[in-house]
Amino acid sequence: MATQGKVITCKAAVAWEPNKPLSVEDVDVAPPQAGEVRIKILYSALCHTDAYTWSGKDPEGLFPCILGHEAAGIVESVGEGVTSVQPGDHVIPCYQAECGDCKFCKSGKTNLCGKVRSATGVGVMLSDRKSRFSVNGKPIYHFMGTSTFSQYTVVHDVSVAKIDPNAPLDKVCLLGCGVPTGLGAVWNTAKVEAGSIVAVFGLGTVGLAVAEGAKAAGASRIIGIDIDRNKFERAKNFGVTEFINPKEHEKPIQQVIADLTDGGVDYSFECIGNVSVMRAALECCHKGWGTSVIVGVAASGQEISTRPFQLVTGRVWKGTAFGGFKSRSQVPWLVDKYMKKEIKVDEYITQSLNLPEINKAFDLLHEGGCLRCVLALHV
Ligand SMILES: NC(=O)c1ccc[n+]([C@@H]2O[C@H](COP(=O)([O-])OP(=O)(O)OC[C@H]3O[C@@H](n4cnc5c(N)ncnc54)[C@H](O)[C@@H]3O)[C@@H](O)[C@H]2O)c1
Ligand SMILES: N[C@@H](CCC(=O)N[C@@H](CSCO)C(=O)NCC(=O)O)C(=O)O
Ligand SMILES: [Zn+2]
Ligand SMILES: [Zn+2]
Repeated sequence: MATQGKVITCKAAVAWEPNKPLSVEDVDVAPPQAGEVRIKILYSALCHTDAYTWSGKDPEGLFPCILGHEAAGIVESVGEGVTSVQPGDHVIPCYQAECGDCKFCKSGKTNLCGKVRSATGVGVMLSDRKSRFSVNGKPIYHFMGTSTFSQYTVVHDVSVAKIDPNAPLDKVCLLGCGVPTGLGAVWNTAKVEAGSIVAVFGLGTVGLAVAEGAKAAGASRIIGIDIDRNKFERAKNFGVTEFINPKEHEKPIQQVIADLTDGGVDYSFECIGNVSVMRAALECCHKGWGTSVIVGVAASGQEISTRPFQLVTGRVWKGTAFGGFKSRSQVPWLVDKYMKKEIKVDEYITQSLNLPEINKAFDLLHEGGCLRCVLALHV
């Protein structure tokens, strides 16, 4: 490789300050060190968590940084000791690592991995606690261990899933975050059984993937709740059977849902990041067994509350990160499922733009019609 061992200067979208338009400019990307992988990112979608961190409300948000965590690319070079991938491999960077060796990975109880989290939470690489990105010598922080709004990025080897080289990267980039999160919330975290009644709060990409997962699990009713009525028509294609707009009801939404379901749903999913809705999602669950899963990311300083009596009487409150999927082992499996047409991906892509249009892409994200906008990094 002509570039191996050398600094690569390429285009990346730098977030210099919260909420200030991203600046697409030349960034120097250092070669991967031991245990690291440099990836040529071909496509990256935008997720609401990128917008959340950019807004300045994420306590882990450090600036300047390069955002982006839902992407696909090709390995350009690897650092010393890396054996899991090699140059030319098609990969999806994973913000949730999987080392297989830490206390978390060995527990068999969680998909969270502790190996590199202390570094990825503060925008650096583990080995030397430094960034591999710089502009005119000034370090730029990494984000979520992925930083995919760059033509080249450096990630830890435990954060790279090798995938089928035949998979279209402009589509399977979505399997880096939103779609697996929704599917996995249903299959891994809640373990929804056939015949269950399910409520999904928020019909964006994550909520629609929850609906898709619930349909596949054989749910008998899938109730979609959104304040935007226009979301319903599209949601039917993902499995939503009934729609409720809280704005059209006087009563608290949890009461409306309990009345419609003979006392409450078996499973509910909050896919918005709103702590009041999280409470409603718990309280619309059936006494004795109803389980509510928090998927949405709420801003720093926000807290959830409910009467403890809700839990005393058998409701269960849970949360999920990346849908409970173990990233390196299961992302390739999700890609294979997509290739066999067993899960949707294309249907979540509503727009495609190029890297220089990234600010427009963020604007689109806040418009009702947009699910995922995929950016082409090299044009
Ligand atoms: N836990 C994880 O691992 C994980 C992974 C990906 C995304 N997320 C988070 O999941 C959330 C959803 O992501 P998304 O990309 O689907 O977002 P999105 O903005 O596309 O979807 C949110 C939906 O909620 C609706 N909504 C807003 N306020 C509402 C309210 N009060 N009541 C009912 N509906 C309301 C909106 O109309 C929209 O349709 C975000 O907070 C994101 O950060 C979490
Ligand atoms: N830094 C944020 C954390 C936000 C958060 O909860 N992130 C989710 C993924 S969102 C993807 O779109 C997650 O996986 N969390 C587990 C982890 O970060 O290890 C904050 O502090 O608010
Ligand atoms: Zn995301
Ligand atoms: Zn681990």
